[in-house]
Amino acid sequence: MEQRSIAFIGAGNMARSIIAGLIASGYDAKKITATAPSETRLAPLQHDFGINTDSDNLRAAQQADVVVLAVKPQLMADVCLPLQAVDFSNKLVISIAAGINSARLATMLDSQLHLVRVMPNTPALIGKGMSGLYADSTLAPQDHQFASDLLQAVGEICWVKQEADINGIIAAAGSAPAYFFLFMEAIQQQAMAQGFDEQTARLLVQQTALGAAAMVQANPETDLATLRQQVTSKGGTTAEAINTFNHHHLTEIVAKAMQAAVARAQEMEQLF
Ligand SMILES: NC(=O)C1=CN([C@@H]2O[C@H](COP(=O)(O)OP(=O)(O)OC[C@H]3O[C@@H](n4cnc5c(N)ncnc54)[C@H](OP(=O)(O)O)[C@@H]3O)[C@@H](O)[C@H]2O)C=CC1
Ligand SMILES: O=C(O)[C@@H]1CCC=N1
Repeated sequence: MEQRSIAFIGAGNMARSIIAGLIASGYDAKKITATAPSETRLAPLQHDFGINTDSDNLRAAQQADVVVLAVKPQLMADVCLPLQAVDFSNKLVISIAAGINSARLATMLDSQLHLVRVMPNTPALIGKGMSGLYADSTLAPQDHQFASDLLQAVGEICWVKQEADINGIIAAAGSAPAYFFLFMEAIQQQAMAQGFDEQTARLLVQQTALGAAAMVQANPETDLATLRQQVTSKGGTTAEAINTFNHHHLTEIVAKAMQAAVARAQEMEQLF
C-alpha cells in the first residue's frame, strides 16, 4: 500500500491495535507517529513497534499526510481546538471516534475536511479486525483507496453508504468483541464452578470459540442456524442448553444490547 506519513492523535487501546496490525503487515514504522500527553502510552509503542512518538499534537498533525483522530469522544473537541491551526487542505483525516459525526468534526477542526469515519475493533491488534468505513461522495478516489488499504492491513472492511450506519457498525462490530468476551467469561466461570481450574476452563472456552468462529469462516455457504443445528442432537445435551437460552430470551437480550449501543452513539452525537 501507499506509505503516507500517519499521525495518530491519541495512543490508547484502539490506536495501539491499528498500529500493531500495520507494523505486522509491513508498514514503515518511520512513517507512523503517535501522540499522547504522557509517556505512559508512548514509550511502549516506541519500544514495541519502533514508531515515532510526540507529546505535541499540533506538530505531529502538521507533519503528517494522514491524521487519525483516536482520542475519547469526550476529549475530541478540546483536542481539536489547537488543531484548527493545521492546514487540512492536503491531508486525509480519519476519525475512529464513536458518536462524533462528520459535520461535528468539521466544526471542531474549523475546516473543510477530506474525511473518513472508521469504526474499527480491537482484534485489529492481531490482524483480525473488522472495520466499517464512511465517507461522503467528495472524497478523492486515492483517499478512499488509502483508507481501505489502511484498515485492510489490520483485518476486514466494509464501506457503508450512509453515515448513520456507522452506529450499526459500532453495535455489530466495534463494541462486539466485548460481547463475545463476556459470553466467554460466563462459560469460563461456570466451567470453574463445575470443577475445572481457571486455566483449563479458559482453554476449554477459548479453543471452542476459536473453533466455532473458524467453522463459520470455513463454511460461508452454511448459515449460522445450520451450524448450530449440527451440534444439537435431538433429545441431547445441547438442545437442553439452547432451550434454556431461548427460555431466557437470549435473542431479545442481544437485540436490546445492540439497540442500546446505537442509542448511546446517537446520544453521544448530541453530547460531544
Ligand atoms: N477501544 C475500542 O474497542 C474502540 C474504540 N474506538 C474509538 O477509539 C477512540 C479511542 O478509544 P480507546 O483507544 O479505547 O481509548 P483510550 O483511552 O485507550 O485511548 C485514548 C488515548 O488518547 C490519549 N489522549 C488523552 N488526551 C489526549 C490529548 N490531549 N492529546 C492526545 N492524546 C490524548 C490518551 O493518553 P493517556 O492514556 O496518556 O491519557 C490515550 O492514549 C475513541 O474515540 C473510541 O470511540 C472505536 C472502536 C473500538
Ligand atoms: O465503547 C466504546 O464507546 C468504543 C466504541 C466501540 C468500542 N469501544
